[in-house]
Amino acid sequence: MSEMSRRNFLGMVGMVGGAAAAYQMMTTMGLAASSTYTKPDLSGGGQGKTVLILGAGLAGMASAYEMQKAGYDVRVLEFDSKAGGRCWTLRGGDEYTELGGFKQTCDFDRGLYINPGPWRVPHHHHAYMHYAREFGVKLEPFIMENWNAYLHRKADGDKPALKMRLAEARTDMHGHVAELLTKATNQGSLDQTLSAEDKEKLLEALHEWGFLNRDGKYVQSLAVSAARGYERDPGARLEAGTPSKPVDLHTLLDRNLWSSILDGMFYEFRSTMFEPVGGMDALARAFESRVGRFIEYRSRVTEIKMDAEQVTATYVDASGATKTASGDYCICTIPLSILSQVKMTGFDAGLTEAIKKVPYAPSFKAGVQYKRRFWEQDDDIYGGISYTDLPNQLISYPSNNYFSGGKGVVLGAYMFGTDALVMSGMSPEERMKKVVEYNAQMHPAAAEEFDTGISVGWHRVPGALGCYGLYSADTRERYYPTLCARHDRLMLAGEHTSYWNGWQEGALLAATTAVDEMHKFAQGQA
Ligand SMILES: Cc1cc2nc3c(=O)[nH]c(=O)nc-3n(C[C@H](O)[C@H](O)[C@H](O)COP(=O)(O)OP(=O)(O)OC[C@H]3O[C@@H](n4cnc5c(N)ncnc54)[C@H](O)[C@@H]3O)c2cc1C
Repeated sequence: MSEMSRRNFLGMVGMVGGAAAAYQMMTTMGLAASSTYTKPDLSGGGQGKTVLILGAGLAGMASAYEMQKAGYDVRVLEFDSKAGGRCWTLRGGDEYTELGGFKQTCDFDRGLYINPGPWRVPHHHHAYMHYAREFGVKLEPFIMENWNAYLHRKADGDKPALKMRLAEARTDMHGHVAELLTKATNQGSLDQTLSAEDKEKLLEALHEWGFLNRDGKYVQSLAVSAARGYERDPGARLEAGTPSKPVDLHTLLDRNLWSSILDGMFYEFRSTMFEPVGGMDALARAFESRVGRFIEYRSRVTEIKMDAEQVTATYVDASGATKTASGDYCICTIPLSILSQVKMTGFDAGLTEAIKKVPYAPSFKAGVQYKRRFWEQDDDIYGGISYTDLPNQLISYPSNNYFSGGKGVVLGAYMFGTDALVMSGMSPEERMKKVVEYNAQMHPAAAEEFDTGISVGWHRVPGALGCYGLYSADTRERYYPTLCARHDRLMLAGEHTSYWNGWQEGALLAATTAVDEMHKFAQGQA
């Protein structure tokens, strides 16, 4: 088909079937970007065959959902008393006991919640979007970038604490870099690199991009304030606004201020991002309502054994009794952090070695209920994320219920690495005291408005023992292919067998591709 006739053809499809049909046709023809998600093809069915699924997180439930639809006889063993795994929401009345015995009760007001695990979904996560659409899970925008949120740096030696709006740091960084590049271009430093015409165009672009004055300088002015914000906003009559004072380049570099304006530029955080209305566990609940009847809760797998005929899992059930369950095939979605402690019998030594080689990232999250939404009322921040170099790293504000008079819950800390480990080592009360103390350094009102909170240190979550599989280039090369391969009657699936580690999309893609492959194997055996 020539380029012209392809376009005409798509135009016709669009007119007849609407945008969705045109998009479908474009992806079929390879003209539009699409995720690697494709619906699993289980044609031929799985009647008369049994599948044992280990773990009822998103990967386990998506596997169960697809395979039972195709006629397989499905059985799911799940350690926890709930399904969803890391896809989890805490609401008022929920209880959570972590490894080590600390028990917390969530005391949030009705309607308020925190997502201790996943909390945002990129629009290009097509497997997630597919299931959300299929199950009618309502999504709302998650405000990832709010240029009016804060950028905070703690006092450091003789350097005072610093707090500015993200828009101020972004505009100042643009301005200073544009001024320097303009100078270098005018001094002829780029003569070997750029044609005279491109030099002119670059100067023009820098002038606009960096809000420079006619002399190529980035200076305090009303024009600059139109981007970074004003000292005093414009008003009526003679009030033109008072220009704000840019932060100098030395401070931007010295205090690492530029680093906090990058997040939204990454593909994984690109607008528009979404979250399910009412809590992240909505997709887990939707899966559970479809496959819950196959799940045996509070069943902790301790051994997986494979022979020529089947795969058998030994597990300890809710009563403490040791039992076994078998399937012709097995999809194991237990995180590697836990699977490394499960006895594997009848498998290649390469697989058991690979399972032990992937560490899991430590991470800590705290949900804090404040008595009033002071970030909106005092600071004009509606959703989005403020960043700090304090250990709590950020505050994320709710993307919904703006202007509601009552209380509100923020994500008061989201920490990784050593900070997360140190924080998780404290008692829940001590942690919350620290988190509120950190929050108050950015929002002084936090100290007196604190109401209640709950925290989760992920390496202490019994069913996960970590946030997500942390691959290095070396482990990705040496062990990842083994983890992704089919081992006769068993396949591993979960975020750890995807390149979308730490995302629900990874779990769903891993499950749908594992199901596809296992089905092909089963068909070959029929
Ligand atoms: C702090 C944090 C932030 C995140 N942020 C995001 C985000 O913003 N967006 C996003 O899309 N994703 C995010 N993720 C990632 C997302 O939560 C995971 O990638 C996804 O939920 C993993 O699904 P899974 O099915 O692979 O594993 P899991 O959900 O861990 O499921 C595994 C299941 O196995 C069970 N199990 C464990 N041991 C046993 C045993 N011995 N026997 C039987 N069952 C067992 C567990 O109880 C669990 O139900 C985040 C995760 C964390 C922790």
